[in-house]
Amino acid sequence: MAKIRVHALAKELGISSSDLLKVLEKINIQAKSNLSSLDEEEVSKVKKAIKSEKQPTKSKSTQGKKTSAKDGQAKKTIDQPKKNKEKSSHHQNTSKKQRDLDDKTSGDGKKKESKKSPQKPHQQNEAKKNKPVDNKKQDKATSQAHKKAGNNGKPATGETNNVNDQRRKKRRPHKTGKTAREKQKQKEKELREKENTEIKIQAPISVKDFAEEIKTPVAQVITKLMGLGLMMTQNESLDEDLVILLGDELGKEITIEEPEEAESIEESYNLDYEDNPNFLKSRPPVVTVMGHVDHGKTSLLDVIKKSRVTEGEAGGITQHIGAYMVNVGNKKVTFLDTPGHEAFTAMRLRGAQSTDIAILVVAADDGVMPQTVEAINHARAANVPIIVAVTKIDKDTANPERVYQELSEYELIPEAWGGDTIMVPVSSKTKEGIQELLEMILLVAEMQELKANPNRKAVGTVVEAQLDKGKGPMATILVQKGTLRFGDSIVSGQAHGRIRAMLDDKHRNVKKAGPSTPVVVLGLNEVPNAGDQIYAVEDDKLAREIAEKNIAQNREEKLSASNKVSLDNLFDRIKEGELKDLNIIVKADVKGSVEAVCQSLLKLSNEEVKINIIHQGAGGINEGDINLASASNALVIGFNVRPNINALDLAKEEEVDVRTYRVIYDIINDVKAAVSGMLDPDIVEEVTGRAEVRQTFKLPGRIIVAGIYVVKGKMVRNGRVKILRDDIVIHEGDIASLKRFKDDAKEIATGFEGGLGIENFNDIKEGDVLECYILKEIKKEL
Ligand SMILES: Nc1nc2c(ncn2[C@@H]2O[C@H](COP(=O)(O)OP(=O)(O)OP(=O)(O)O)[C@@H](O)[C@H]2O)c(=O)[nH]1
Repeated sequence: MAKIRVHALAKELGISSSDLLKVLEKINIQAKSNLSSLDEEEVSKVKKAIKSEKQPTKSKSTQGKKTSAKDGQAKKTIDQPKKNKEKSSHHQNTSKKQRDLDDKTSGDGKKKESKKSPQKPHQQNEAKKNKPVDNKKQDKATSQAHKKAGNNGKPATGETNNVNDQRRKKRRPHKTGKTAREKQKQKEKELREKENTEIKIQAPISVKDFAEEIKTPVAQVITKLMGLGLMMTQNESLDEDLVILLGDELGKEITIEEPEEAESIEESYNLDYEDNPNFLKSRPPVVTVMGHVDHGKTSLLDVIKKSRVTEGEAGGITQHIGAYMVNVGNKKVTFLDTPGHEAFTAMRLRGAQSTDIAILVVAADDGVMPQTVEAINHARAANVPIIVAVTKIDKDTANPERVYQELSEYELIPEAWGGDTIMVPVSSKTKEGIQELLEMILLVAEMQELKANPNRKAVGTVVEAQLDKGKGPMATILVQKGTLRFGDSIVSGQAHGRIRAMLDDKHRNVKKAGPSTPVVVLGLNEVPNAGDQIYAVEDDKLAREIAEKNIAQNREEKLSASNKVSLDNLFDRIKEGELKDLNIIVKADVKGSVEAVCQSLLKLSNEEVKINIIHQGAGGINEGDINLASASNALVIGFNVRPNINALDLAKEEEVDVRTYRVIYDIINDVKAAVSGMLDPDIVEEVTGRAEVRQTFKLPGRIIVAGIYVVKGKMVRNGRVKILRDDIVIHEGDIASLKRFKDDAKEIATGFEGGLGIENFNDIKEGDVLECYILKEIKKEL
């Protein structure tokens, strides 16, 4: 169970937060406020304490006891149908999904299942709505069930009990019955009142909207916030905790409403669904090699790749497609070729998600380094088992023991040391340990019992994608479920098409590819995004329809993120007007690099400079890119690509800055520098001096000028002043005029007198102190 806040638990227990806090104090659980969190153990202690507090009162009255027993029974009768309802609604969801697909693929008997428990849609909604069942709803349901039991001629078994309860109730002495009824009525009344006062709010919410929701003047809310030490305007936003806190302060019962999650396009088309376990078959493991720069990932992958060639397989030459399969004995292992650069972190994370086993490469002569730790975290976040390959053991400086020692700090302990992490010392140079590593992979895979249903429409991940001059968009796909076949209609994000050629990792034509197999497909109308899912669907029409929906959704998201102005976001947009935007167009050789460059660049955005990638794509820099850059005052960054001649000419003409790189670090460094140049420098006030106001003069136009005497430092014409009255700053403003006698002065030094006027301020008084200062800029480092 996750932690629960005091106020939420109080609500659950039907007591006030302050009462709960008292209970907590009594049982020595520290909780500062109703926003404090309690863990599972603490919650059960609280419940126990409350229960034991209630117990004696109940036992005093046998009548009370009876009522509660009855209530318990009534609850049971309600719980039963509810459970059934929920179960069948869930069942229906699954069966609907499966029915749709299984109708199209091999029959698996799901139709029968769905017929077994026909449910009306509203019942399904009902079950959804009632989850999780809270006391209030349960009470409501109880009274509904009572009604039902009374009117219905054929009640269900549970309901029969309910009827009996009612009969028993009727037989009881009149007085007791009345009290119980009255109690019930009172309860219902309280419930109704509670429902009326309870306000549902989705956080974050602006102060103004919050005030509207709770029907309280916004000024009152702002005052309350001030009371809490928070100076907020009506357009500023309140987070969940503040909403609850304000609710408590203002005596409003507020529940935080979770925003409803819209169904994704994948969900609405049922593109991916759980397979019936009976149809699952073993599949090869998918392995990713991770680790620090230069620790030997590429060499290890190469030596493994070559090992299969020397095994005498047909095809021979290994082409880079981003993934490949290796035979280990009579079994197969799929390797994802992950780039080792830090900037590819995003891709690696995705890689780990389509991965079953992570090989953590640690060089025996270098030990655990920052990216080693990062890789460990990624593998753990993706819940992927780690096998450590201690590389470069052929080197004189190799010290595997040190690596084991360092890894144990990250809870990776070798089996030899009593841990459970498989660690294999290897050398890509001498090939020592490589075979053992492959066998270990199979061993771990075996324990994982990796399975997939090969007899369904394929679902896979785009591992790499690029535009080939002659062949058009090419995508390397790792099939995860089902079998991808030549001629299949496919869709991935905005790209769709029909497979007109399918190649394996040795660039041989293949007709089909089952789970865990990497293949290159041709036939998509555009280059899909690396890391996106790809689906085989019924026909071209459906593939196009889904892609169009994705395009529309993307457009909508972009619009709502950038252009749409409403009263709600007006303030934000005005504020954004103060932001400096750095618009960038990113072009790179392959989609994976495009994504990596974009991710790194976006990370450079900060409060003052916003980086907008206004366009990105795989391929050379063309005239279209330059035109777009010119129109939107953008910089063009090319990674491993160059502009064509026309684009180069146009860029010169339009004065568009086009920069091309071969190393990602250089891009980041250059942009970082550009960004720091654009940063608003830190502004500090430098006090130049102080003066006393000895006299005031009225000038024509009701302007008041102060006759001053400089007591310290100097007053400077281009400075600003703080007007201090009894050491309190009553105003701050620019100096409008500074004079020595009748002449304008640049500055007036200590011990001299002069006249000083302040911009838009005439309330200057004798005895005021003027502190003069200038604003100084300090360049900020990123
Ligand atoms: N002696 C020895 N050198 C190795 C071994 N493995 C890799 N190297 C060398 O270490 C250097 C880096 O190896 P790579 O395979 O490029 O390392 P990487 O982790 O892929 O590097 P990045 O792609 O830059 O992250 C190269 O000079 C390799 O020749 C090994 O087992 N023994």
